Amino acid sequence: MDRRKYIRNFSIIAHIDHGKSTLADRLIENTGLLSHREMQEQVLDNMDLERERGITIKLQTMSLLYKAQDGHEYTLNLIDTPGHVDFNYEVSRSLAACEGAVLVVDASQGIEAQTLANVYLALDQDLEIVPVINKIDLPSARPEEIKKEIEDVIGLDCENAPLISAKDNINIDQVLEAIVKQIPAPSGEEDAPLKALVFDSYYDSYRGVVAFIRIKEGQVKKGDRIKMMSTGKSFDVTEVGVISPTQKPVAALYSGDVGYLCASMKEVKSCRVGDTITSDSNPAKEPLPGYKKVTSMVYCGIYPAEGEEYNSVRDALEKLQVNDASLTFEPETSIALGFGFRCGFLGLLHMEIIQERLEREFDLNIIATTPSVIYNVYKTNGEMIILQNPTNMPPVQEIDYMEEPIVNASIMTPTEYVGAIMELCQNRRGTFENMEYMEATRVILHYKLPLNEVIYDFFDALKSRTRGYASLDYELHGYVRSELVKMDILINAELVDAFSIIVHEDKAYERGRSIVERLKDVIPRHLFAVPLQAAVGGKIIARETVKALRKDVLAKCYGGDITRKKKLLEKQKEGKKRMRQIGSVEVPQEAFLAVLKFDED
Ligand SMILES: Nc1nc2c(ncn2[C@@H]2O[C@H](COP(=O)(O)OP(=O)(O)OP(=O)(O)O)[C@@H](O)[C@H]2O)c(=O)[nH]1
Repeated sequence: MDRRKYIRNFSIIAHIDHGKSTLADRLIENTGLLSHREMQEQVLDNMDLERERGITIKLQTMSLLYKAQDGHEYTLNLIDTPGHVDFNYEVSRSLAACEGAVLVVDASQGIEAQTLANVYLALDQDLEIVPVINKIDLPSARPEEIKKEIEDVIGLDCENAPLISAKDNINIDQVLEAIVKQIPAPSGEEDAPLKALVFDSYYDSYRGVVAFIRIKEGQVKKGDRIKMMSTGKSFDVTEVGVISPTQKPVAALYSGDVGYLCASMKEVKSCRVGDTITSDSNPAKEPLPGYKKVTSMVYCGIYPAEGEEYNSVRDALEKLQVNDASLTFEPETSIALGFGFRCGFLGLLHMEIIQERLEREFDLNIIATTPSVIYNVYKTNGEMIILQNPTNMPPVQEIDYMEEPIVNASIMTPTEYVGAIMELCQNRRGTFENMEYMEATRVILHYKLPLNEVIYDFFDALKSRTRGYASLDYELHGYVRSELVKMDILINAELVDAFSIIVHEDKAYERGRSIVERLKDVIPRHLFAVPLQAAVGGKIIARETVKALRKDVLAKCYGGDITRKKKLLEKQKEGKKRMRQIGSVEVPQEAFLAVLKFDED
């Protein structure tokens, strides 16, 4: 008997909030792996941040046992995928570990930008897609219309698509049956040289890196010597196992299986997502397709709010990096902020997560500078610089030309907002490509947009202009030549390098004005007037002044009760914590973010 006949490897894909995690929980419950109460305690109890933000950041994989209507018991390996564009590469690797994907679509919202983006990723891997319509309990649900939309737009047959409510546990058995019936069993030789795809990994302080793998060919057991195909490094396997619902060691994993592997690896860098594990003595000729080393798209400086915490920040970054191969950092110094680190991230969400973890998990007070994308600077002497930090931009006379990253953006929206979105894209230097009708009232707009116009507040601006109805997805297209300049910000006549940004020449004046206006709102009044200036190439293009403080805060307590006075001083001290002394001026952390808000609304 071929054991693989009773294995199904699948992911759940969906637009954010359409109910992917809720459905995953129901599948786990309905196959009896965990009770509802245990679910709450165990499965969902991973990362606080994840729960608060309501998005999946790290993958969760699980083997479920399901007794199907045909009387056979199946092993269903559910490989969860992260729910944000920043982590698209990880999504694609998880999908590469599967034969099929359950596509969850919200019965009231229908197809959205990320539904399509995920479907394309799944089709790239030749996966069988099983459509499921969720949230049929909602009064606004229109399952029949949504089925038709999926048929028209994606071309999937939805006649028998399960109509479910993941929340109310309705028709979940239909999803399980569809997985068994529609998704193909894995194939791949058991006797061939080992080829195992790494689709996730994390660091465990006892066992070293735990890699989540899908065996595509061959087999692996404890004691085998394995080799990572991208680096050629070898390790001895100390443990292999399955996740059901916690990690359980097994004797061996065979082609078709999904499980985990430990081999005393010290850093996740040794075992990157997408890499192929093979046997050291009998290696495969070719690695599995699709491996790439992910590169950072966004950089920012991270500085301790108090200089003496420098070492603690470095230790914390090192600890985070052990678990997150896509986080990069190197020391840098800023005239304004002292010693810190230049950190690279996959995107803005990834950046925010790391910043929050530094503050919460490591209890550090940090200042994060204005994020920047990477520019290519071609110098007149023929040299090319990859610019991560605007401060390092060479003098204008040494620059021949510069290039900036451009993304292909798809924005899905009800037709009534097309005008507002086009205006927004126009404002952000977008180039209109085309517009596709999905149905009479909804369209997809395709734009080419500079990444530095998208990463900051574009998504917020889009949501506010469309009352939350538009959705966005983008991928890097490449680099194009662009007329860019460095804009410096001077506070009290002192250039604050941490505020420097790179902007398009045509936008410099407008951005400069808007930045000094915003800074004026967030920089507190001092005993003296504080001039705020924006300058390009030494020329001042905008100016505002924070007026001098007239009254002493304590004046109104004069002669009054002492506890009130104390309270006021306490309050001031609290406020100060997040301030940074720049020259003689105190600048709050929000100031660094204020620079990013471009939208006028
Ligand atoms: N009414 C209703 N709400 C649901 C249903 N399924 C999920 N939800 C709700 O929809 C919201 C989003 O559900 P999640 O399962 O977290 O969505 P998700 O797709 O996993 O989101 P990401 O993890 O960010 O990708 C939650 O508030 C759920 O309670 C359903 O069948 N009916």
